Amino acid sequence: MKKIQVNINSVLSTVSEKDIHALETSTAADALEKLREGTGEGNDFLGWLDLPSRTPMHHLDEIIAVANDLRNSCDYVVSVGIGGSYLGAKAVIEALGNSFDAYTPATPGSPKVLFAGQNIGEDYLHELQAFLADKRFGIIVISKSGTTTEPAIAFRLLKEQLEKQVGKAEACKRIVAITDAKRGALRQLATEEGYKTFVIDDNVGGRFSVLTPVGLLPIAVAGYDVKKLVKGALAMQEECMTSSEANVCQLYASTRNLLYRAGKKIEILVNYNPKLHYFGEWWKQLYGESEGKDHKGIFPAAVDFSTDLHSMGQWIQDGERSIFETVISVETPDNKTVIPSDDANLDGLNYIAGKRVDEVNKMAELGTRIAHVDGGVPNIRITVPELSEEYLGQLIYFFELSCGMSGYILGVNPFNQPGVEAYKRNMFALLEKPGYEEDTKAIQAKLND
Ligand SMILES: O=P(O)(O)OC[C@H]1O[C@](O)(CO)[C@@H](O)[C@@H]1O
Repeated sequence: MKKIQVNINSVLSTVSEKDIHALETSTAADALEKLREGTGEGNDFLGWLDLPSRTPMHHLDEIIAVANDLRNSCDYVVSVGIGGSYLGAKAVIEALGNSFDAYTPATPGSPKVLFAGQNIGEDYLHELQAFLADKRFGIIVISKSGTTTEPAIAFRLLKEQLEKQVGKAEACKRIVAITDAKRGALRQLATEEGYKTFVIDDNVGGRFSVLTPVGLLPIAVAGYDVKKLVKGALAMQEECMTSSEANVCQLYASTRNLLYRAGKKIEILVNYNPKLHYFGEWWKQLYGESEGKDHKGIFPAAVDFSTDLHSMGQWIQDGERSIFETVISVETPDNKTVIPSDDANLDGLNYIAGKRVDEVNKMAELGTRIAHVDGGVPNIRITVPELSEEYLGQLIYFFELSCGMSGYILGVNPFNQPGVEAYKRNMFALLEKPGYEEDTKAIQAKLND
């Protein structure tokens, strides 16, 4: 297996190689040490750090067996969850799947994975329920806390629907819950109803949970090889646990922090393969929740190129110079398509006839890099040999470890997310949830001002 590569040549007009290496060997090395030794802030949430090496094969076999049961009994499996209980599985399934999977019918033994509980859109839920009305479906309900409102609403609706469609006993066989070992409403419900369950360990935060059953079960249900995914992550864990200037996590974490100190406050994760759109969404949560606190932190944004070059390209080229890009470049696509020659050549494209579409894509990437760097946008490049389970596993672990290091370099606790509670408190107050009476009074007074 090759390894993903990190290239920082195109940031060196903004930050020097000397400064990057100085940070790598000082604060970044300390950050890695703190993670390894568990001596940093948030050290009760480091369960993800050695997850690839401590996940036993029999655990993966159990996940695969449960996935196979769902594959055999369902044509559609709805994965219910939000944030870290949604994005990892969605990112991997989208990256590995055929772009037109959604438009082909499910076949027996090969169900489609749908998602719910990641929004409170009434139309979304209504349309999902209407779609499932005549389908053989099952549910994976995922919530670490077991109390999150969005998935709880979706699950209540889907559970009722499934029980009506197939009866309570069969519904029970088609529902799997992934939650805390003891706490939360979902744990209690799963115990009372007798659902098959998997546990999310206390020391693995939601956004770091893709390599637990949270991500692995839906990914296995979609038909992908979770052993290879974990194997890829393990390769990255083994490579990056030791501090060195060649450590790609140390390099990435140091470079992005120096760019931030140089006034580059926004990092745009760029892909040139639309299958990576949701990988960008996963990455945004990982870095946004980990670093955006104490009134600091790089703002994580993501774009799909070349699509967004025709919408955001102008801003990136010419707007405020507060951004840098991190490009995920996939070396080899899965498929080969050659641009045909055309006698009339009315579209003027014969100059690229005979080339693969990917050659044009790569020139778009190179041309964009040169233009953006010339325009004052530094560019970190992460090269991935191909979109496969192993390389996605590497990429996931690479970004997780880099994130932990980067948070410590920034000087925040990368493993909490206190800011997310503010909207919840207001929503509960507005909905007059029992226990929020004082908040309800306060918010209503604010609204009447
Ligand atoms: O898995 P849970 O507990 O439902 O949480 C879902 C998401 O909500 C958050 O807690 C934020 O509210 C995220 O950190 C988490 O990934």
